[in-house]
Amino acid sequence: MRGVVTRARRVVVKVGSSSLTTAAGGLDPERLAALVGALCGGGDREPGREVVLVSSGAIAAGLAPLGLARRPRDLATQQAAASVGQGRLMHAYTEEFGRHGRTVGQVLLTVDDVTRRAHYRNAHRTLRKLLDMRAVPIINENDTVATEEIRFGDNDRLAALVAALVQADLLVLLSDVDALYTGHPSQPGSRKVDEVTDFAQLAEVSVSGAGSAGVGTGGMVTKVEAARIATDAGIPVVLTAAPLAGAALSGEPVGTLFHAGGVRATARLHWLAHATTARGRLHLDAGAVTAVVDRRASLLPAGITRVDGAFTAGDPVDLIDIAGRAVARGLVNYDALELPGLLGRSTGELAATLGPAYEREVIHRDDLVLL
Ligand SMILES: Nc1ncnc2c1ncn2[C@@H]1O[C@H](COP(=O)(O)OP(=O)(O)O)[C@@H](O)[C@H]1O
Ligand SMILES: N[C@@H](CCC(=O)OP(=O)(O)O)C(=O)O
Repeated sequence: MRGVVTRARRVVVKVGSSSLTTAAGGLDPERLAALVGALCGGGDREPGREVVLVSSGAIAAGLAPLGLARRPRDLATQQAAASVGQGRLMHAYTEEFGRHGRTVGQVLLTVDDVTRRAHYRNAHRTLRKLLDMRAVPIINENDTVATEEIRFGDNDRLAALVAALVQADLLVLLSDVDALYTGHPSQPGSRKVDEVTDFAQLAEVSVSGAGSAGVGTGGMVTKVEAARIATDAGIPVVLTAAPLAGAALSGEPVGTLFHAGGVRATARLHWLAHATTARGRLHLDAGAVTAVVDRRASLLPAGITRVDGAFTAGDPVDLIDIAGRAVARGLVNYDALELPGLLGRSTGELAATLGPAYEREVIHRDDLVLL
């Protein structure tokens, strides 16, 4: 038995589209029922264990009702399918969890929701409240509003970040393959990887994109990436096939176990470092780099020498040192157009000439993460 699993009080379980759909397309009610049974039986049996489900499958579930034969390539049709399918997916979960006396709550997230401080706080509070009320939060990406730019596209990384957000003790990634293999499972000679203690171990593992079912998105690449994000945040990960969910949640040695590494930044900053794309670059002088990196101070206008990019207040931007390296990422408090007029000037001087509204940091230290 795996102690890290049996001891886990709060578990995030992610299930991929390929584990919820039939070969002909559309939701597979039997597989969905089996999963819910495992979550309510094996997964939720231990008193007090909380389960958060991150479920893909909205796009796949929307294909048949819209008369689509396969997963569309363009974003707009994917979004239309997700819009139709998400309702069906939640309906199926509501019914199935209901059979086990459990109530579910839908939570649709975008990257922005967890990087912007107010949204992050709200998402965190809602999830906390649902768990306190013994409801099962069912999370998916908010596909219908996510643009190409800010889209996760796969739910593996979303699940890792949600695990960090809710401070889970364990992340379980369920797919259509029973474990990570040293090469594609169809490749002769591929061996099962039982445990990963160090990602350097994966140097000779060959991972590739989505499976043959054609409904998944990221394949093993995004699962390994998700495992890295979660283990970096101190959360162990079990990767296995959906039919083994019950066994995995009871601590049986199935699938691949990724051991947790160190505890890093807080969940929101973790998300900022791993989930966002910088919309601009602020070039710093040497003093500002020392202040931000060594003293963990807020970034003030005086230390900025150049601004690149078309960002608005609240966007993530990278901080660049004099050698051109990105040393930190943070949420900027000003629009790109405002900043050039402030560079090199002290906050006191700015407040005196422009008014007290300008006596604010360019990036607050609570919104900064070192890269
Ligand atoms: N090294 C590997 N080990 C295991 N599976 C792999 C590997 N490389 C690629 N894969 C493929 O990744 C697929 C799972 O990814 P994906 O189809 O995106 O699933 P999901 O919808 O569950 O997220 C497997 O079915 C398998 O074909
Ligand atoms: N949000 C999308 C998830 C995309 C997807 O296919 O993810 P996955 O099956 O986890 O690789 C959906 O619900 O269809």
